[in-house]
Amino acid sequence: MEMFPYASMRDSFDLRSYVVLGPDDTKGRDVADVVRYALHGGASFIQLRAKHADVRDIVAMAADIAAVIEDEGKADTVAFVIDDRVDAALEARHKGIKVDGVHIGQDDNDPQEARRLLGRDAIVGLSAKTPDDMRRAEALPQGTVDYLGAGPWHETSTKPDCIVVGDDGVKHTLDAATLHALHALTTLPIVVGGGVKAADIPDLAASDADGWFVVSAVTAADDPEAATRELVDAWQAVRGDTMHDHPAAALLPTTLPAALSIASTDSSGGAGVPVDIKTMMANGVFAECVICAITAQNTKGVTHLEELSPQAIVKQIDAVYDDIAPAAVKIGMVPSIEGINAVADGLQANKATNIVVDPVMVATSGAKLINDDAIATLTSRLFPMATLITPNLPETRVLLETIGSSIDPQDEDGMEQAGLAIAQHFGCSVLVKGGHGLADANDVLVNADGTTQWFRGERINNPNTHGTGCTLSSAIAANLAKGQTLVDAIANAKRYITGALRQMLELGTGSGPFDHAWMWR
Ligand SMILES: Nc1ncnc2c1ncn2[C@@H]1O[C@H](COP(=O)(O)OP(=O)(O)O)[C@@H](O)[C@H]1O
Ligand SMILES: Cc1ncc(COP(=O)(O)O)c(N)n1
Ligand SMILES: [Mg+2]
Repeated sequence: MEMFPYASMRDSFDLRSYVVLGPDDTKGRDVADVVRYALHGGASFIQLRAKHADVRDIVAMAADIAAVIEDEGKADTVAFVIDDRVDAALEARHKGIKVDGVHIGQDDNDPQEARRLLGRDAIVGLSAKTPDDMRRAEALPQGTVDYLGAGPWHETSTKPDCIVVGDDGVKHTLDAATLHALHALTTLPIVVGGGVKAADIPDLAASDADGWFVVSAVTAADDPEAATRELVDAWQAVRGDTMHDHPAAALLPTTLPAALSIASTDSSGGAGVPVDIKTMMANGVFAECVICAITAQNTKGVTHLEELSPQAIVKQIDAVYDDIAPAAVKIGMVPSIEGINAVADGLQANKATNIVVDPVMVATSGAKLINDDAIATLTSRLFPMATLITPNLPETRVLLETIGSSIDPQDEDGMEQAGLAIAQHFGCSVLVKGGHGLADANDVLVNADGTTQWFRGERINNPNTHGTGCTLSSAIAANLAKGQTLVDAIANAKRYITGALRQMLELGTGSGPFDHAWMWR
């Protein structure tokens, strides 16, 4: 996914002199040529409206129009949107064509979907002609829509469907009194058009409109430049030089749930804290981290390990909870008794909830990641506070050994029995992961009350699985932070990791990492 290389115009668009046009309107003249004349005349906003063109032609026309706006030195002041076709706007933006957004009608795309597809930087304008339309627009999440288009001021042949239907069901055109009532229902700027001619501008400029839009008044004129200038001048004569003063929807504050990774670093970025952060970000939360140890590591192995002091761990946890308190926590590699005690103390003191413990013991590369004597502390201090623990098959065997169980988790029945023994012993839910099995990648959730649920995964023939456990547990924590149930959190985490493994990323000479940003490519 390339970054759209232009500044957003959401907080700077100028609705006053809004020209709508497409190949059906320009009497055979080139659309981009007519745009140039309109710009010379003072148009402040351009919309390409090509109801009968396919995406390829719309994108080609958009490229020509954007080039004209740029050529006229107006790329920073004149916004350019495409009517209706979010797909064409997206394709154009991906190709680096400066299309600033879309204008959608009541029967076109869902405005929230358009916003989601186009992102926070694009302009989304919406036609809203009736009181009900206004109320629906106002009920959308803040920041979904940037402006409203209302009309028609007169009946018009270029937009024959554009007749206001009032709440009484009666069709009529828009007048200043009706517009005043509509205006009272919204905080968004309103551009008004439909059959607007130069003679209408004094009335429009005296109304609650924040600007006019026209199609044929400019596109059908013999001299589009002069026609535009006449409209611009008539508006300016009443309104002067002031633009609409509505607050910019683009600059509304947003928020995100936070999730915390308490683990150790992997210098190669494929496991531990770095990959937890990538995973949490990809799963839609704000990632925070508490570092317990630093490893010098790559896909071949671990060459150095240095722990942080218990005090440094507690101080990091306190700092996190003192400010951006996470809604869920993932605990990964904590190598020593002192470190584990510090994590438990810090989380207890801060009343942490939604804790996912990945009982990391041995890396995919074979390196030992926890001291033998620390396993008892891990199970006695961290498991009881966990919502979920996520042992892989070797870790499940170690845990069974510590509780004196002889269950063998070699098949599905054994995995269920193992999960139950561990869940009942430690009083937490257990996800026994099947990544180390050979035939499939099925994991089973066993709760302390004995309920079980399988999460069946397609086994991908990918040798690069460095960091799978870290990824799965972080994705589960992220999903819990978003408010998902444990079952949904696991199911969605499984989808995420399966998609990431399926990309077949090839890095490093050992068992390498996989693609954590797969759904953005
Ligand atoms: N080759 C694979 N194809 C699909 N899913 C896999 C594969 N290997 C592991 N997984 C999944 O990745 C997650 C982590 O499991 P696992 O590899 O067993 O843990 P760990 O990394 O702790 O050893 C599980 O959901 C598991 O089913
Ligand atoms: C710092 C750190 N934490 C965890 C793991 C386990 O990851 P995996 O077993 O998936 O290789 C690791 N290798 N390094
Ligand atoms: Mg693991």
